[in-house]
Amino acid sequence: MPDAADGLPLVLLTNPIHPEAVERLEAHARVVVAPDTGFDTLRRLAADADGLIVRAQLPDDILDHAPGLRGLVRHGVGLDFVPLAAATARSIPVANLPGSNTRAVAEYVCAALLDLRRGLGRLDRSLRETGWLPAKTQANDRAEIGGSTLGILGLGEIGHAVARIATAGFGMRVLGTSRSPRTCDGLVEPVPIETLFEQSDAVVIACPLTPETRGLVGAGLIGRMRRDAVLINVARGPIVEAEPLADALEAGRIGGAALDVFAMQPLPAGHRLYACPNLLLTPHVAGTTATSLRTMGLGAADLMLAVLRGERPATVVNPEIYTA
Ligand SMILES: NC(=O)C1=CN([C@@H]2O[C@H](COP(=O)(O)OP(=O)(O)OC[C@H]3O[C@@H](n4cnc5c(N)ncnc54)[C@H](OP(=O)(O)O)[C@@H]3O)[C@@H](O)[C@H]2O)C=CC1
Ligand SMILES: O=C(O)C(=O)CO
Repeated sequence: MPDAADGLPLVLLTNPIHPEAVERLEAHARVVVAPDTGFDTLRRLAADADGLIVRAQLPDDILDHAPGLRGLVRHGVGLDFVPLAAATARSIPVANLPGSNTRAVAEYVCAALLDLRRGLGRLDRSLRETGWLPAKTQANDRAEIGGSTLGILGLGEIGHAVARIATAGFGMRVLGTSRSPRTCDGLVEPVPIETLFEQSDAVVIACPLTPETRGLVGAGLIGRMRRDAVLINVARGPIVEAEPLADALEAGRIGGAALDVFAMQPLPAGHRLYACPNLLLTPHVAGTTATSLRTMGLGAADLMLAVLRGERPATVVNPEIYTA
C-alpha cells in the first residue's frame, strides 16, 4: 500500500463509524473523523485525504478540494450522497454496500406500518396525558393489515425484503412498480405506478433518488391514494413532495404517513410537517441498527483498504474506470 508522508495513507470519515471498523482501518491508515459535516469542513479536511468514507451528503465540488483522493466508499447504499460522475471523470473508484442495511429498513417499514394502523404511540401518549378513556373513544377504526394491499415503489433489496415480510408475515397482497420488470420471486404483482397508488392500503417508497424519481410522488399520485391509505418513505426526501403530502394529511384525504427522510436534513425547526396530523417523523434512522452499523462499518473499511492497496473494490459502482 503506498505511503503518505508519515508512512500511512489518510482516510477521512464524514461521521464516526463502528469502532471495530476504525480499528481495522487503523492497522493500515491514519483515520480522521470530521468534527461536523458542514461543506466547508469537509472540503478543508479532504485536502489531505487518500480515501473518504461517506455517511453524509458531500458537496458537489468535493473532488476539486481532494487532489490526492484514491477512492470513495459509501457507508450504506444510496449514491446520491456522492459526486459519482465527477469521480468517474477523475478515474476515482466509488463503492457502496448493497444489502448492508436492508433488513433494518424492512423492519422499520413494518414498525411504521403497524404504528400507523394501530396507533400505539398515539394511544400511549393519550393514556399518559389524558388518562384511561372509554375503549370506544380510543378504539382503532382502521382495518387490519392482514389481507390488505401493500404497494412498493422500487423493487430492489429493500422492496424485495418488505415484500417477503408482507406476504409471509402479514398475508398481504403486494403490488409493485420498478424500473426493470420484477416480481420478487413471484411475491409481487407488477403494476403501473398509477394503479399502485390507487389500489394500495399502504405505499412504500424504496427507490433511489435520481433525476427520474425526484418529485415523482407529488399531488398527482398522492391524489390517487385511498382515503385511509398510508404512505411510508424510507428512500430519499426529494422523491416525495412535502407540500402536497402535508395538504393531504391536513385535509384528511389520506390516512397517514411515515417519513424517515427529508429534502432538507435535519428537517428545519418550524417546518410545516412537524404540525401535520397522522404523521410519524424519524431522523433518517431506518437503516441504522447496532447490527447494520457494524456490517456497514466493517464493509466500508474492507472496501477502503482494498482501494488503498490498489485493488478494484468488490462493489465498485463505476467499473468503467478500469476499462477506459
Ligand atoms: N432511510 C434509510 O436509512 C435508507 C435509505 N435507503 C434508500 O433506499 C434506496 C433503495 O435501497 P435498496 O433497495 O437497497 O437499493 P436497490 O438498488 O437494491 O433497489 C432500488 C430499486 O429501485 C428501482 N428503481 C430505480 N429507479 C426507479 C424508478 N424510477 N421507479 C421505480 N423504481 C426504480 C431499481 O430498479 P432497477 O433494479 O431496475 O435498477 C431497484 O430495483 C437507496 O437508494 C437509498 O436512497 C437505503 C438504505 C437505508
Ligand atoms: O444506505 C443508505 O442509503 C442510507 O440512507 C443509510 O443511512
